[in-house]
Amino acid sequence: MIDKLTASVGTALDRFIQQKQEQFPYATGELSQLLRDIALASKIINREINRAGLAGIEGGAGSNNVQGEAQQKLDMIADVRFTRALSKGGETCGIVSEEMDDIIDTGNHHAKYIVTIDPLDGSSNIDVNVLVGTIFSIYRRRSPIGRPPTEEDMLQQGTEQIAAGYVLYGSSTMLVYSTGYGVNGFTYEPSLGEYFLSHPNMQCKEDGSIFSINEGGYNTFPEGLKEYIETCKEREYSARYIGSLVGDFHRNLLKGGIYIYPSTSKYSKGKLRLLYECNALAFLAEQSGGMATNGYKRILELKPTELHERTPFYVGSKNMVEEAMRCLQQLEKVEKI
Ligand SMILES: O=P(O)(O)OC[C@H]1O[C@](O)(COP(=O)(O)O)[C@@H](O)[C@@H]1O
Ligand SMILES: [Mg+2]
Ligand SMILES: [Mg+2]
Repeated sequence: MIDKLTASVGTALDRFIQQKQEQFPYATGELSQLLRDIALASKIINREINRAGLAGIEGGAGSNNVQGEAQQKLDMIADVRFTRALSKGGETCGIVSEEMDDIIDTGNHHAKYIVTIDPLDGSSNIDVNVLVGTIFSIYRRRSPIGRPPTEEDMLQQGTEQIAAGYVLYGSSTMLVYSTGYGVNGFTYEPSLGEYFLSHPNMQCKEDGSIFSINEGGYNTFPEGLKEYIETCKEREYSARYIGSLVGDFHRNLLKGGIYIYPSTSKYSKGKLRLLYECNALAFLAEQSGGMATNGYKRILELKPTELHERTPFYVGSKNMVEEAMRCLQQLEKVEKI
């Protein structure tokens, strides 16, 4: 795999991006610059998160997003920082953000790329000092160069992603991303202000013994999923749920496990958003040897119809996702007979 050839632990992110670009003689450097823009914005967010308690930027912003969810002050700050970095960087023509109802037109109508982003994931965890994240996907625009971005640009299926990743603001801050040649993780060294390669060529184990699901909605889960969860318990698997998707995904990627956010009576289509949560993580899961589905179909092949649409999400170690799907689908068949 290309990333494996040149990557060595300790390589600075900038250098790594440059090395990757040099492996593609016709690359223009625009995607590389876009990745740098995201990394830069993440450093600013990292600083804001670290001082949130002192700077008075914890707590609610007093507004709701298009999905009716209460926005935190840091949701808004992260949204502004990323939008500004991507607009000023010049490589992005349009953005879909969790925090904005409509497509954001950056004014860079000659730019090739569009970005979908959850600027701050797990934001209900900010006030209790538990890790949060940023999730992003990058696509090539579909509409002609020189025009404002359209829904056609934004509603692409996940298979069209040319890069995706997340930033995890945890006990250390990490940037994990893929351009379709494996997954690499970088740890932020705050005193140097730089990310360094710490997790080259990340691989999701085929099997695992961790299941991550908010069981509060158990009574309204699909019957087949209840059976899968009971199986996990019979096997004495570890139940781990942070409530920050990025964190739960990252742990299972490193250790082997499954994350599930199913349909419930509260969220009939699941809670997580296809465009700026599930597609990026599904891309990373597959790039690392894992799997991501909505319980029936591959996430990356779902055709989005709305900017903020939701989907049930089953992601992680391949054997676990397959078993959960079998349980889900078998019981459904029995119910229908
Ligand atoms: O509290 P619940 O229902 O378990 O939901 C937790 C999920 O919701 C999210 O917080 C949604 O993300 P946002 O904070 O970006 O809205 C995920 O990170 C997390 O996995
Ligand atoms: Mg989120
Ligand atoms: Mg969010």
